Amino acid sequence: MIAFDGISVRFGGATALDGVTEEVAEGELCVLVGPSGSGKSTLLRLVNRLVEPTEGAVRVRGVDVRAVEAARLRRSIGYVIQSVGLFPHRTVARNVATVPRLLGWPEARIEARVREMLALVRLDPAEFASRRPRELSGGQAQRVGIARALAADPDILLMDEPFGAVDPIARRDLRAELRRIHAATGKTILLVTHDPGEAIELASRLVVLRDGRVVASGGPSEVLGGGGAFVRALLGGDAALRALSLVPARRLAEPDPAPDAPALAADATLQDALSLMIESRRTRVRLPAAESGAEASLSLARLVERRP
Ligand SMILES: Nc1ncnc2c1ncn2[C@@H]1O[C@H](COP(=O)(O)OP(=O)(O)OP(=O)(O)O)[C@@H](O)[C@H]1O
Repeated sequence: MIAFDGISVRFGGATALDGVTEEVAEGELCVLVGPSGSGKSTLLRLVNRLVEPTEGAVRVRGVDVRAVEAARLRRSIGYVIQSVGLFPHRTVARNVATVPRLLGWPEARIEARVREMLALVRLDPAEFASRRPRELSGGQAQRVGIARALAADPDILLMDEPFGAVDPIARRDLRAELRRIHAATGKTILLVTHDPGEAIELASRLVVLRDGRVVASGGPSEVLGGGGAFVRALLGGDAALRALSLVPARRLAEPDPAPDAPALAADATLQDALSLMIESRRTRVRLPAAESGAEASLSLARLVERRP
């Protein structure tokens, strides 16, 4: 869906990217992570031609982006940034309708789409459609930003620190929301973040940048397991703990009912299981009955022995 082929970007004498070759397959949620100034935003902005490469080529849907008029390319790609960038004097509905209007959709179709998008990001259209951006919380404004980026149904979504400006609780909700939207829509998403936990939780593919070069890329478990000292330092010394958040608790559960043990949610991860064990001072947690009806549970010993 997106290919960076031998990309270098220089701004005057400064090298922002140096020989980057990467591909993002359709439906992937690819997270770019790296220290400040490592070139994450520059790499993202090449995709919608906000930055042009000094060397190399960027292909989107198999076509060199230089062959596509910039405005047309941008209308075909959703873009969400940290500061949200909503038009302050327009209502939420008009903000969400921006690209469909530019594309000349009929009014009735735009209205229906705005309602559909607000519902997708879990904002009640009756309550929010006529509000102005200043009447929204940071998390709500981010949701509107996502609804706007998805309104014209682009197959690619670029997100540059999309949750950077919201508090940790709203951030957690928005992450869960993004995972749900990604699963429901199958969009190809390229996302920049500083937050290692966010990167590991969201990514189907991780690309780690340092000084304009890719130092590791692949599935999160692969990168966490195989990365060198820099990757470990960047993603946190607690990589083993973070890796637990990638695995559903159900996967290690055994058919050993423990009716008195504290219960986990059906979609809980191994990290949730460990957290519940610590919180409840118990070494076994219960999982709700699977479809077969059999009760299951997970012990601390098994979690430690069988962890990925
Ligand atoms: N328009 C520009 N003009 C000059 N230098 C730039 C420009 N954009 C980026 N740079 C430089 O290129 C390098 C990479 O910047 P970039 O914004 O891609 O990094 P980043 O990894 O996204 O950083 P951060 O996490 O701090 O946002 C930096 O040294 C930055 O100063």
